[in-house]
Amino acid sequence: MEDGKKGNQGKNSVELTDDNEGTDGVKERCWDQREALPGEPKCVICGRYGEYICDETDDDICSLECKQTLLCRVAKSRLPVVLPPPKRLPTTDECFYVRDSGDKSGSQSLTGSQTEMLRRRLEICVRGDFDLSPILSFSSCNLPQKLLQNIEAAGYEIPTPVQMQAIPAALVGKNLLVSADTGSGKTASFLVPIVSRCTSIRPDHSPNQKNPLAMVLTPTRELCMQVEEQAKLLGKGLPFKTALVVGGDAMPRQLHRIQQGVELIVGTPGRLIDLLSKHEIELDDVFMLVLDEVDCMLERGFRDQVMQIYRALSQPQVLMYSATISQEVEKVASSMAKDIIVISVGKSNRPNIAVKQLAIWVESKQKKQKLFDILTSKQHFTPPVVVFVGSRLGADLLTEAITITTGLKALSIHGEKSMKERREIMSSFLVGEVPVMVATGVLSRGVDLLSVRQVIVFDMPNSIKEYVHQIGRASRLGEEGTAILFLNEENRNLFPELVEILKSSGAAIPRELANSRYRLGSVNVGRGQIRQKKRKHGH
Ligand SMILES: Nc1ncnc2c1ncn2[C@@H]1O[C@H](COP(=O)(O)OP(=O)(O)OP(=O)(O)O)[C@@H](O)[C@H]1O
Repeated sequence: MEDGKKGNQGKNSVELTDDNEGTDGVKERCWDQREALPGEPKCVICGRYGEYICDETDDDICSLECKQTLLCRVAKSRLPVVLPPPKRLPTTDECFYVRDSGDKSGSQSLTGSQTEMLRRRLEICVRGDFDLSPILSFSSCNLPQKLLQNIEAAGYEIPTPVQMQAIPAALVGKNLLVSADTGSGKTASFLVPIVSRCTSIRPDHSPNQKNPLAMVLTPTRELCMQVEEQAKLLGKGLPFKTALVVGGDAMPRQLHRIQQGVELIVGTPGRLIDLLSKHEIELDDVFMLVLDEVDCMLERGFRDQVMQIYRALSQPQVLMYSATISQEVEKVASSMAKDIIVISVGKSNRPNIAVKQLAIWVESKQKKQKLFDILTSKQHFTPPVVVFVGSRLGADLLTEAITITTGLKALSIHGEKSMKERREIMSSFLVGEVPVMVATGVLSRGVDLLSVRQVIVFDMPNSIKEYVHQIGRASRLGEEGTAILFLNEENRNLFPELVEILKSSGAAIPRELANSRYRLGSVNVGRGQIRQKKRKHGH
């Protein structure tokens, strides 16, 4: 029991335990807690009244919900200490005895309770008929030696949490639906099993065996290029060839490569359908299919094309990934593939906690000036920066205005530009020649902009999940980044969800948003209901 003598006068001295024992009357949810009055302690997570002290960290906390969030953050920040790099992995580490089991999957034999503890610490949740433990090192799952060398050359010392659980599951052929933060290493968690399984099925790359064995579908060309590049790195020196199949590039060249014989195709659905309908491509041998950014791939617009491609395959193993997966997506995914295993790491649909969000209320007419102020401020501008906008024309116009007004080099990237242009723009941005890139949604998803630590959401996208992906570009693998979001009444449809997201991330809520009559989802409800909700939340 916390004695409450921590200078937090008037604080309720209740110990917040996980099992809720002895916590009668303790606020369960953040929403149940009132705002802090001047001089009162504030919850370190949401800023409400910090009525309690977390027994494990001594921080001020408002509810069990925020305590949980706090402990998850602490666990994440301790991760490297808990799991030392595999080369130095001792037989006994802080809490796990690890040895090779020698079974077919190569999975290390953690006991049930060790597995449970590890999953809890890493916030890994697994649903479905599956009992393989997370792997603690890449070398523990029977990967080809050359692949292990390539993983090491890529600088991957230990698997990230999503890789720990998804790699062994994919290696034994399970159908997976995986959600994990943006920038958490999901790509390698499907590419490593693909390279491993393809090279074991086809140990020599013979010109007689031409048909692809695996296929990765993604929503954008940029993401396809990046995935293919990573696949090449991991498959280097192995009998593993890849082909990129995306619109905007000459078809004959892509076709020629496929006809040479490849193991993996990475593509966008549209171009693949083109090839399929012209009977230019034979997909009978594809036994692994990845839908990256699956929520986007199963939305209207892509869903029919994806299904058409899926039907052309012979019941492959299906691996589906995103940082944002809804129940609806899970339903569709489960109807597509049998006995699906659902793996989630951390909280799905939440922004990466490494990205600090700063929401600023700016009226539409003032947005440009506000952007110029940021870009010319030594304190606030941390190039290279991606500025997300809502339209192609908007991207071009804003780019021009930035260059004229601030003198900074800026380029725009969107779907109307040719593949060649998009490639050149990306490379001049990535090598640091251009400090500002103005982008539409083509860069929202999956693209790994390694050096980017700042994202400015100039036009709020249509959904919170798109926002989660956009600001995810500011952080890779837990590196700190910032996201500045311009907000005004035009975005009112998103206010209720946005308030939740900002609060749960510990970000400040602009006064205008906090006071907005739309923040409680009041667009279609009567005034009586608004008053009732407000009373319930203690305002
Ligand atoms: N085990 C690892 N060790 C070190 N770096 C890694 C490891 N796995 C992946 N990375 C690197 O982490 C970065 C982020 O990985 P990746 O692009 O796969 O994230 P993601 O989860 O797919 O993100 P998003 O949801 O935005 O697509 C990449 O630069 C990748 O090379």
